[in-house]
Order: sequence, then structure tokens, then C-alpha cells
Amino acid sequence: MSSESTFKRRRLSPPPAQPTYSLDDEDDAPAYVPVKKRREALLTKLASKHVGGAQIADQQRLEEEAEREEREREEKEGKKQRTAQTLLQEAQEVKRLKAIADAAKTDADRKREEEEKILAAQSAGQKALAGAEELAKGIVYTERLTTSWRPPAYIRDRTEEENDKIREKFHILTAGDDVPPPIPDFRDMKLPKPLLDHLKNKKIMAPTPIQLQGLPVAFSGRDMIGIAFTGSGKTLAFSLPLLMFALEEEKRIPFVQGEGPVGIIVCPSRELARQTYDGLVEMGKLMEQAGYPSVRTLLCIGGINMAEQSQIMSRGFHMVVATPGRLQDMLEKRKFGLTGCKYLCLDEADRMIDMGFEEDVRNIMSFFKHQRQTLLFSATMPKRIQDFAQQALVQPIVVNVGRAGAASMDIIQEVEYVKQEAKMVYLLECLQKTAPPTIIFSDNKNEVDDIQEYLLLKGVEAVAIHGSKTQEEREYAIKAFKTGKKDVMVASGVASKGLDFSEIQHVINFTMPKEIEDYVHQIGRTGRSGKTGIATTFVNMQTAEQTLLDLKYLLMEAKQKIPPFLASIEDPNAGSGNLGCTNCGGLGHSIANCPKLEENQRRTVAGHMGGRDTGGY
Ligand SMILES: Nc1ncnc2c1ncn2[C@@H]1O[C@H](COP(=O)(O)OP(=O)(O)OP(=O)(O)O)[C@@H](O)[C@H]1O
Repeated sequence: MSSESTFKRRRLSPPPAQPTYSLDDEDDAPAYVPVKKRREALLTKLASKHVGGAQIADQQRLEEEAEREEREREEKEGKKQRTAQTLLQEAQEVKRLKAIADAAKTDADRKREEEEKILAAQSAGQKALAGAEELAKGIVYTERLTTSWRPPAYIRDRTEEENDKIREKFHILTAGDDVPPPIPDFRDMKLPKPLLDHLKNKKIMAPTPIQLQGLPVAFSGRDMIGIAFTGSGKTLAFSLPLLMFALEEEKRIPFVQGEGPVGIIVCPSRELARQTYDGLVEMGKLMEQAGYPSVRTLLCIGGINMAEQSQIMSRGFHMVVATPGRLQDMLEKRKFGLTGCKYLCLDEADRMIDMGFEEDVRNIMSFFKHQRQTLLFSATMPKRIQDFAQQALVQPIVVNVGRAGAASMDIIQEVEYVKQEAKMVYLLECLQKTAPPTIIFSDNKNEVDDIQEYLLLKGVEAVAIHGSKTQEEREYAIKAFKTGKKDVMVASGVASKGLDFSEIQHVINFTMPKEIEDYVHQIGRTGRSGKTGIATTFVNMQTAEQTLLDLKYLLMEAKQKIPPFLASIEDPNAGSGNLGCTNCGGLGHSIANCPKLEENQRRTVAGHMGGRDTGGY
């Protein structure tokens, strides 16, 4: 029932009189009083008074004032109309200009926009790289961590222009806020003397570019993405800060059973983890001999009996070097926790994610109970991975030495056309190019075995590693090759990624890897720490044209000889401003036809069941 039917609406008091305005009360006057009326009112007012000279002046002033106000009001009204008109015109103008711009857009612009969309779509389905718990609880760290480390005063006093000059000299690009200064001398990094002596003994006299900028960043506690060529000394750039941090913590309060670690380095392969572990143990021992506190490192990789590590576990340990699978397993079984852990480094981070360890990494991150310093390192770091990894980092600094995905300039790259059936025989001839040691790569486990068998038959001392070999077999092979007992190692790419064998003379890619990033990592086993090496790659009809195009551009970038059959491949995107693939970094294609995208999709569907060697981790 409506209230109207019950109650008669009745006016109880007379309506308020129409508001009247006086000139004395202009402040309260919300409505317009025509100037004519105002003038009349003013004259009436003045007429009622005695008119003297001053009053006439007053009158004139008041009249002028009234006129001015009128003018202003008219102007305002006009402006309002004009504004409305202008906005409309503006909108039309914007539309017109956009149409012109659209028409003028080059194919390259349109392509770039298209690529950005593909990249965005790629990332859209991707969960942020952060711990599951952090993601679930929406924990976001906004403040960067700080440490007590400071560069010496004379370095702190350098101007930003001076710092930029140093970076320029070493071809270092940085991104991020408040980037710590580059330090081109180990002595200025406040390293303890035994460590400085150790570096000198290893003929490590001056920091490499990734070290001279990466170490100050890491010592300062900052999150970081470090990108530098294969063999450019990245391992030291993330191992030294962890060692220093461990020493500091042990010095503060000695660790007992059940305590630690303070930091973790995760590597994509067991061999790479062992290599990093060996380096840390060596430096730790050296420090202990020099009277510094004892710091302990746990190796946590698949294929080894963890009982061997029980002695370390029983004393409390400071550092862990691990592969993702075994580390996750240990954490889930509560063999140790990450409550006090503040340092996480992912070596070959992009590889790890590409190899399908993304979920494992996320799980590992969720065992951290506090904010950590997170560092990602690799020779190749496609933008896709950088963008996605940024979510796990706090105000990160990107340190980039050369283009991500570029090959080391210390490698002579030779690409040869060899028919499939002629490969084995030609391999023997190819081995003569240099003295040993030589590494031969193949992506296929069976082919690795076949090559080794053939070489053994021909009297070549060869060992082999791939994901299906037992841990003992792998360790034996690496040791025999490293110590020079064997001249040749035949390997699947994954099993030997990131391994630092000293003085490899020659890398032979028996099969050109489908992805150019794999090629960069594989040839990167030679030409390390400033020495020159040779890489020979066999290609033939079976090599995809796009892969060949990527290779052609990479050779061009590295100023290498381009064989005629590569030179003759035409780039369908030539001249369209193609800046390479934002997904994998390949220069010969765009993201729209990136082989890696296809591979990722295939892997998602197949659940890592492909025949390709994933290293057995
Ligand atoms: N400042 C330096 N001066 C000379 N040699 C160095 C220096 N730093 C490291 N090295 C040596 O260079 C070699 C390669 O280093 P490292 O394995 O760290 O390279 P990397 O950048 O990790 O390569 P990859 O990407 O292939 O894993 C090692 O033998 C190391 O001892």
C-alpha cells in the first residue's frame, strides 16, 4: 500500500520566498543577476546618498566592476561551449590521427604488436614464480634485503657517470634501481685474504664482467638476474657471496646439528651441482685452514646415497647445492628445513624451467619462511623467463653482459654440411682438427651410445654420459675425461649442460640442436675463461630451415664465417624489423614461429614423456 493513499500531502508552512540578492551580499549569490539590473540597483543605492567626488569615483568603480563581472561570466559561458566543442573536435582529431597512424603502420609494427600479444598470452596462463604458500597467502615482499657489506669509500664516492663508463668499458648493461657500483678489482670487494690468494693461485686475477658487477649486487643483498656468456665465470659470481654469508653467520653463532642452511644453490643437473659443490668445499676448506670458522656444504642430488652426507647433516651445515628433485624430496621428508635460509640461487634458471622443473622450484620456494635473496643466472635468458621470474624477485637488478643468448666470442664456430649416412665416418676426420680433449654432442641417448661404440671400435678413447646411465657410470665418465684419461666424451646436451671442463679444444655437435639456446650452451663447453676453442656443427637436409636461420644470424652476430649453404637461406622476415624471438632469443625467427613454444606445448600435453633426453632427473 502506498503512503499516498493514506496521507494527504499538505503544505504546513508557506513556501519560502524567492531568494533575493543584494550587491552587498555577492559572496552568497549563486544565481545570475543581469548587469542591467545590477546597474539600476547600484544607481538607486547611490542616488539615495549624497553624491561627492569620491562617491562618483566609487560609482564608476562599481559600474566597471559590474561590467567586468558580466564580461567574465559571458566569457565563461562561451568557453563552456567552446570546451564542449573542442573536446568533440579533439576526439575526432584523435580518431583521424589514429587512422592515419594505422594506415602508416609498417608490417613490422603490426608484427611486433602481434608478437607482444603472443607473449602476453603465453604469460597469462603461467603461474607466478614464487612459493606456493606465498602465492596462496598473497605474500608480497616489497622491501629489498640489506647486508652489512659496503664497497670501500673511494668506490662509493664515484659518480654514476664514472660507474657507467666502467660498465660501458666491460659491455655491461644493468637495469633496476640503485645498482651498486661495478668493482673491477677483487681487492676492492672486501674479500678475506685467503680467498684472494686462492683466486690468484687459480690464475683468477681480475673479475670477469659478470663478476665485477654481479658480485657487488649479490654482496649488497639485492635480488638479481645475471646473464653472461658460457664460461664467463658466473659460478663464482653466486658462490662467493654465499660463502661469505655462511662465514659471517657461523662467526656470529656457530651452527649445531639441525641448524642451517643459510643458502641454497639449485642446478639443473647433478654434474653441474657437484662441480659447484666442489668449488664451495674447496674454498671453505681453505678458509678453515687459514683460521676462519668451518663452514659445511651439503650436496643434495639424485643418484647418490644421502647416508654419505650424514656426517655433514649431523653437524649442521651452512650451504646446500642441489638438483630440484632431490632437494624437494629431502624437504618434504623434513630431513632439513629452510627456516633460516635467506639465499636462493637458481643456476641456469631458464634451462631449469624449460626442463619442466618449474613446479619443483615453486615448491622449494614455499619452504622458505622468510624473505630471501633470490638470484637467477644463465647464459641464455629469454624475456619470457625474465618477465615471469621477476614475480619471485624484489626490486631485482638485471646484469647483462652481451645479448642474452649470444655465443661467446672466444669460440670459432664452423658449420659443415654432412649427409646423415656420412656423419660417423666424417666424425673421425673431424676429430683430427684439434688435439684432445673433445666433446661430441647428440640429443639422442641411443645415438650417444652408437657414437661411443663406433669410436671405441676405431681405437678412440671415448666415454659417454646421458640420462639413462647410472650415477656411477656418469661420475666415472666425467672423472676419466676431466683427468685426461680419456680424450673424447660423447654426451647428451642435458647431461653436460653448464659443466666446466678445463681447456676443451673442440666441441662437435653431431646433430644440430633444434633450439638455438641449446646450441649456445653446447658450444659453450669450449672457449672458456678467455681461451679460444673450436665448435664444429653438422647440419644437413634434416635440420629445420628455421634452425639454420637462427644459426646463420648467430654466426653473423659473432662475426663468424657463414658457409654458402647458410648464406643462401633467405629470411622471410628480412627487412621487417625482426629483432629476434622474445620467447627463446633466437635471431632467425619471431615468437610466432618459435620452435620452443611448440616444444613447450608438446611437453605440456605429453607430460615430459618425449624421447628426448631430459637428463634422468
Ligand atoms: N675472473 C676469472 N678469471 C679467469 N678465469 C675465471 C674467472 N672466473 C672464473 N674463471 C674460470 O672460468 C671457467 C668458467 O667459469 P664458470 O664455469 O663459472 O662459467 P659459467 O659462466 O658458469 O659458464 P656456463 O654458462 O657454461 O655454465 C672456470 O674454470 C673458472 O675457474
